[in-house]
Amino acid sequence: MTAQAAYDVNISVRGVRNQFGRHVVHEDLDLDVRRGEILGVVGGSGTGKSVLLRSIVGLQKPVAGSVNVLGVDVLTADEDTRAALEARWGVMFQDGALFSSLTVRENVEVPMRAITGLDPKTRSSLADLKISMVGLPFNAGDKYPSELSGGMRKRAGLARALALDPEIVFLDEPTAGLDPIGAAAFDTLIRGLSHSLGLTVFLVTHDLDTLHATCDRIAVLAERKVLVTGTMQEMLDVDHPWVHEYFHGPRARAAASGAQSGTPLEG
Ligand SMILES: Nc1ncnc2c1ncn2[C@@H]1O[C@H](COP(=O)(O)OP(=O)(O)OP(=O)(O)O)[C@@H](O)[C@H]1O
Repeated sequence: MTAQAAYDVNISVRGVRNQFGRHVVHEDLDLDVRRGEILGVVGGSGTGKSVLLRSIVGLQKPVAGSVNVLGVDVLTADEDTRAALEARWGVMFQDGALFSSLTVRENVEVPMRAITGLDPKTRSSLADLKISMVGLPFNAGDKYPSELSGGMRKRAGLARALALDPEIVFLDEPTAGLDPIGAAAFDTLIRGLSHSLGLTVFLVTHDLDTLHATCDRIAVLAERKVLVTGTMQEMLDVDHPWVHEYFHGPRARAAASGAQSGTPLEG
């Protein structure tokens, strides 16, 4: 048995190639995400973290390779199979990607409308439950996204990603643009939800505090592929210029000492 086979794998990416015109973003990229883990995906700007996320959720079709999520081949599945699979994951894009003309509650109800066909009253109660799960105040459901702070919008985006009780959530830079206290609170929220709900989390981030506070493993994108995966401790021993600079630079040292003292988790 290989080391990989010792884990349940929820997402398996093999030999993926993504290309825009002559610009090759990924080449022969492999990645496994284990069931129940929080995997942090890092890499320099433009290394294709978002493109990888989009490839896994079927928004970007790779020119080669395969993507298997929860046992379904994403690239070849028929429409019904895809729709059923999409109900088993939630995606939170960078700015929350909320509909500005809908209230927070209505935004959270959107995935429920498309898939489950619940009656409006039940849908609205379920949406309120998700809104409280992400720590938003009880009256946030009636507000429009423009009336919320950036941190609250992120929480609303997370509530929408959780609308259908997914097994996997994909988060694209969830703490970008938040102040350090708001970012730390969001890290705590993700960690807590992942543990209590048994979620698998695919988390694209630049935030070293988030890696320390939330991630079980880290995948580094470089040279058009996943260069290395492992724990934070394992990253410290990787002999590659970008990886070394990222995990040993001044920001990394500050994040590591913050994690040790527990400060990033407060707030
Ligand atoms: N639809 C598209 N058409 C053309 N090029 C694209 C498209 N989407 C992404 N790219 C290119 O693919 C590369 C990877 O983009 P991506 O957004 O995945 O990077 P990233 O690692 O998430 O970067 P950042 O950390 O800056 O957010 C970039 O060079 C980008 O310009």
